[in-house]
Amino acid sequence: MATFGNLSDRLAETFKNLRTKGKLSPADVDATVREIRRALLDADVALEVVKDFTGKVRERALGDEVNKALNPAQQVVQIVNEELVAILGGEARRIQFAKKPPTVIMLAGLQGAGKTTLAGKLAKWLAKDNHTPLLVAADLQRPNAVNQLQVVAGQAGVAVFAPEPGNGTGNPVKVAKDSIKFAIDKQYDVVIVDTAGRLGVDADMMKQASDIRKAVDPDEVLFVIDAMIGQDAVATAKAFQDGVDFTGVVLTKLDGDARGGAALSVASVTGRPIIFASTGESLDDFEPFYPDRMASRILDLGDILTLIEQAQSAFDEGEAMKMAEKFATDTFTLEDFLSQMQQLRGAGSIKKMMGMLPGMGGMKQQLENFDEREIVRTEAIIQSMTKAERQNSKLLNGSRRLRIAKGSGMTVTDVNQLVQRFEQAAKMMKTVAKGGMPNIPGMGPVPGAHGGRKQVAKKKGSKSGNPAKRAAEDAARAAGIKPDAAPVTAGGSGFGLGLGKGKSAPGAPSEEELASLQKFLGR
Ligand SMILES: Nc1nc2c(ncn2[C@@H]2O[C@H](COP(=O)(O)OP(=O)(O)OP(=O)(O)O)[C@@H](O)[C@H]2O)c(=O)[nH]1
Repeated sequence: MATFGNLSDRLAETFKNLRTKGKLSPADVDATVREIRRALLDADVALEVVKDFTGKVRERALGDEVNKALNPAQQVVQIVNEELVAILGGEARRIQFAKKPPTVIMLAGLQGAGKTTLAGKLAKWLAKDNHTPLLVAADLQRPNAVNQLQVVAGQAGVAVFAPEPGNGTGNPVKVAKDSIKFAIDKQYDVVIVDTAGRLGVDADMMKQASDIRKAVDPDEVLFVIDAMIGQDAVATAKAFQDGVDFTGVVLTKLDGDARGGAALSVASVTGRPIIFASTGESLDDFEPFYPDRMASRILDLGDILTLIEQAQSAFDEGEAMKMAEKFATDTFTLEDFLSQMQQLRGAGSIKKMMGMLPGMGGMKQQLENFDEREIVRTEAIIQSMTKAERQNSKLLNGSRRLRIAKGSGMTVTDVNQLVQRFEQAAKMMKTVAKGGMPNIPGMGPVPGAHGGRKQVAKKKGSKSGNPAKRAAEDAARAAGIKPDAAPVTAGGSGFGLGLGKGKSAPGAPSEEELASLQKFLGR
């Protein structure tokens, strides 16, 4: 279960009880606030943050904005969402680049927080944005730290500045200082300085980090903290703020089973914004942090905008238009479908992307069971077809399907299911293509590096008052998923979205509808 999973479940339970009431009495509000307070404390959120948060929610929930609301329960959820966005830093904040390159970014944090990995992730992300980053190995504490950074730099495809053995190897301040000169000479426009972490906060580690900071005068100092750290988060953050000070926070291991309190406490306690989130070991498990989207995920409102950004980053505009043309003219083939799926997989784990759909909180178990190997099995079936069959699925008669099944080690039923799903999705996407790209709120110029959520214009027929939920509902509806889809049984293989045999999930989009969304995202 990913970070915030438990908090998200507790808040969902609280809101479900709340929705059974019409008007809310002060006693109802107090009971709700007490449940929210307990859920936050159990999630390791710092007491001072919990007090501040629940105080604000209670004050607003007892006010007219709820008393006079048509749907008091929904208004309370809206208040919790807004206050959650506020303690997560409010507006999204991006890297402040230097007017005159190079921009210097220094990483600080405890050992094992994920700084070295983060350095690679950040460099790769910047390189995708046409920057030329240089990683600097100023973590000379651990014998293999320099080598680890060199490996990460290789994976990220970026340059690294590391001391030659014997050349200032013992002096991280000198290495850091020399790296700036080197970057200017070689015209690297961003320098990312990885510093030593050590277990627990200690004076000489702080001093070293502070000396490096003085030597390189960085544009950003990013405090890297592991979301699994729990209650120690606040003390550690405060110690680093006093010892080195920092301009922004990076949360790592958000994919873990952390209760999430660190994330919810650090920004609020230090007054420093969370700028990035690391959500796994791979260099692509990295994303800019958006307080409003994180709040939506915690409240299980989904995060369609990140989902679309990730899908868009996997597909170029021209490719998407070409596909739309194929859908509209009935020339979309199994060949196209295979290449779309392979690109969609390039956008990152399908399981992770599906987890960003609204209302998937109730499908945690199914998502856990979701087997990405289904995609491989689907690929095997299509690749066992002849070119002619892939170009024209009408050729697929019984004997051909039998041959394909044997050739791919699957059953004829699997082949039949795949062809049926492909035809369903092509038909659905043809409808969408003929109707033009669905107007998904915020889909326009999807918020770029500056981040932030576009206010969603109220769409005809969308239900909820919450902009996040509205965007999610409209996007889901546009992709053929009814947000409150009836309980369904997700079947076996076939469209590569088998959620495991015979699994059902109340209120979850059906497998066909998820398949449609996968196809929609693949456009
Ligand atoms: N699951 C998960 N693992 C992560 C994440 N970020 C880093 N890790 C892992 O955490 C471990 C520590 O990462 P490092 O980058 O070496 O941490 P560090 O802060 O550089 O540690 P020192 O170099 O000792 O200071 C490695 O095994 C990483 O693969 C993440 O977001 N999720």
